[in-house]
Amino acid sequence: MGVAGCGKSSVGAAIADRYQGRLIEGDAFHPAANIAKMSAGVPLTDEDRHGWLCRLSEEVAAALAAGERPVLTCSALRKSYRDLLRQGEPGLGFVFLDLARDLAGERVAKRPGHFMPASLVESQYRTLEPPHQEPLTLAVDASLPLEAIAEQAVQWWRKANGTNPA
Ligand SMILES: Nc1ncnc2c1ncn2[C@@H]1O[C@H](COP(=O)(O)OP(=O)(O)OP(=O)(O)O)[C@@H](O)[C@H]1O
Ligand SMILES: O=C(O)[C@H](O)[C@@H](O)[C@H](O)[C@H](O)CO
Repeated sequence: MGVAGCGKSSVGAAIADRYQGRLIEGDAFHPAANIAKMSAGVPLTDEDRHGWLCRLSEEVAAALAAGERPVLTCSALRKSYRDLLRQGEPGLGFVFLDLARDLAGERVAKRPGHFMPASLVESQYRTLEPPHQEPLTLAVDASLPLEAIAEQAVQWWRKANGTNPA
């Protein structure tokens, strides 16, 4: 979880790779109206995100039911969004990719062919409620090298689950 440009897709893929997980790319489930809105530089509202979050919750549940290890990339910026996802799966853990605003802006501006304009980064930080004091949450410095972040996340998750490797 985290703002645009924090590395959700890159880190999610690296975690899924190390953890034999099934990557669920949250952005791929945004309805066309949400993509159109963001492309036009308009931030999403709670209402815009609601159906999308429900859909992601279903995807996680389906993966678990199929015996897979879901690794979801999802901005999950507000606590209420994370709580909605937790309702679907109480054992859900969150890796918060914590990145300074200027770096997120730089990454989004440099990323070719993506729908998210750099002008929306500011609104992502206005919406962001960092998940401090929430259960099963790891905050990571998202400016670290990709592999270091993935390694930290997988080690934390294995420990958090004790003997249960799932
Ligand atoms: N740890 C990192 N160090 C340096 N560059 C990174 C790191 N993580 C991601 N990047 C780069 O930053 C840019 C944004 O990364 P990415 O697309 O993974 O982030 P995201 O916006 O959170 O994901 P998405 O928007 O697809 O959900 C990409 O160009 C990526 O290569
Ligand atoms: O909740 C949101 O505002 C969105 O999910 C965004 O965070 C983007 O989809 C994503 O990060 C694109 O770069």
